[in-house]
Amino acid sequence: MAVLVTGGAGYIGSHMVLALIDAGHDEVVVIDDLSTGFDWALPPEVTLVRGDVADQALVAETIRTHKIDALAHFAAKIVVPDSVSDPLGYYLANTVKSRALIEAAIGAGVRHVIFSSTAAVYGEPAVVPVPEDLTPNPINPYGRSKLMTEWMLEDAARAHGISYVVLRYFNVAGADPRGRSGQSTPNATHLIKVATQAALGKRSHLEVFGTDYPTPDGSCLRDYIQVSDLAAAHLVALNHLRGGGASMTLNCGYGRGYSVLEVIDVVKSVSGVDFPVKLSPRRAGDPSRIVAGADRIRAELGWVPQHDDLRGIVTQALAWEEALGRRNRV
Ligand SMILES: NC(=O)c1ccc[n+]([C@@H]2O[C@H](COP(=O)([O-])OP(=O)(O)OC[C@H]3O[C@@H](n4cnc5c(N)ncnc54)[C@H](O)[C@@H]3O)[C@@H](O)[C@H]2O)c1
Ligand SMILES: O=c1ccn([C@@H]2O[C@H](COP(=O)(O)OP(=O)(O)O[C@H]3O[C@H](CO)[C@@H](O)[C@H](O)[C@H]3O)[C@@H](O)[C@H]2O)c(=O)[nH]1
Repeated sequence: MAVLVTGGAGYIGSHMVLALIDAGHDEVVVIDDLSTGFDWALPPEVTLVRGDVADQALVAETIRTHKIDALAHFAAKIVVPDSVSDPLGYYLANTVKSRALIEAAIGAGVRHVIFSSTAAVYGEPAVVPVPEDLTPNPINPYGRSKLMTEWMLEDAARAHGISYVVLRYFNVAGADPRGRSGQSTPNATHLIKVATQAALGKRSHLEVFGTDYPTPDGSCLRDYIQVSDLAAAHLVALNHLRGGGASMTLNCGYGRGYSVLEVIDVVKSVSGVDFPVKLSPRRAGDPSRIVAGADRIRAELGWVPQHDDLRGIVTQALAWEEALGRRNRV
């Protein structure tokens, strides 16, 4: 039995690949078009199929050749403000291409799917921390593009007798504690990545997008989950499905929110650098606060996070950013 990881050369997917290898899974296959991923992020024992997840012939051949029973689908476009300016590009990448992938995967014999969904499906939730059974109400095209894929997967699973776990990630941050991977996209827009780049002088300053939100300090609240903890959640989800477990949808977060200004303080404190911060207007598509109701995944899958500590997450992110600079990569 082998696992196919789409988007495995990207930030979170590469940590999933490492988690699989560390756990002794001997056949891991990645399909990635390297649009935002890096082949060097993959360990040498992993097979990389360079291509598009919507290439149904390629997907089917890969699944049959490697006798794949489980699919972990990470490949996507992921930047909320970009989805506001290019909605059709996001519906193509995240919805239309996922439809093609799911069809080809089921046709070629895949039995289990783990799907990378997002807290963005909740939009601006009335309840915080947000439970999984709150009716989704995304406020940006990114969240909508992902929610439609959740629905397609649910319907297709019911019709074709396969099982799935949808994981709704909150804000993913940090890096592999052993320094093997991290967030490597040079022009990434994620807060902790941008802040570490500002601390290391790779950016002149950091902008805070909005200080007039209805939150304690006026900046947005997010629940930051460490990337290896998230990868570990996928491993327990995979074991659950292979063991005959039921399909389910689970939040992945720690259940605690930090404001943008709090995160900046932590990055300044950990790095020892008082980098310039500019207060700017709100960014398109941002909900004011989003924090995970985090109990269900622990109860259902027995997931126990190991890195629930913002200072530790920032320390890892800084170390990875420094290492990227030393390697002259990005
Ligand atoms: N980063 C976060 O905070 C976050 C939060 C919630 C959900 N997610 C979800 O997690 C998943 C992974 O995100 P990430 O942060 O690792 O992003 P990423 O951009 O680092 O990784 C995406 C990977 O998918 C590949 N890819 C994209 N389109 C492809 C296609 N059509 N065919 C083949 N490969 C393709 C890219 O080359 C890249 O390697 C995404 O589905 C995203 O929506 C991320
Ligand atoms: O330079 C920056 C970057 C971000 N922010 C703010 O920081 C918060 C977090 O932003 P960001 O790190 O870009 O993440 P989100 O927009 O919350 O989205 C992330 O988290 C979502 C889940 O909550 C995922 O679905 C997305 O893929 C992922 O990009 C937001 O309030 C931003 O406005 C700034 O103020 N300045």
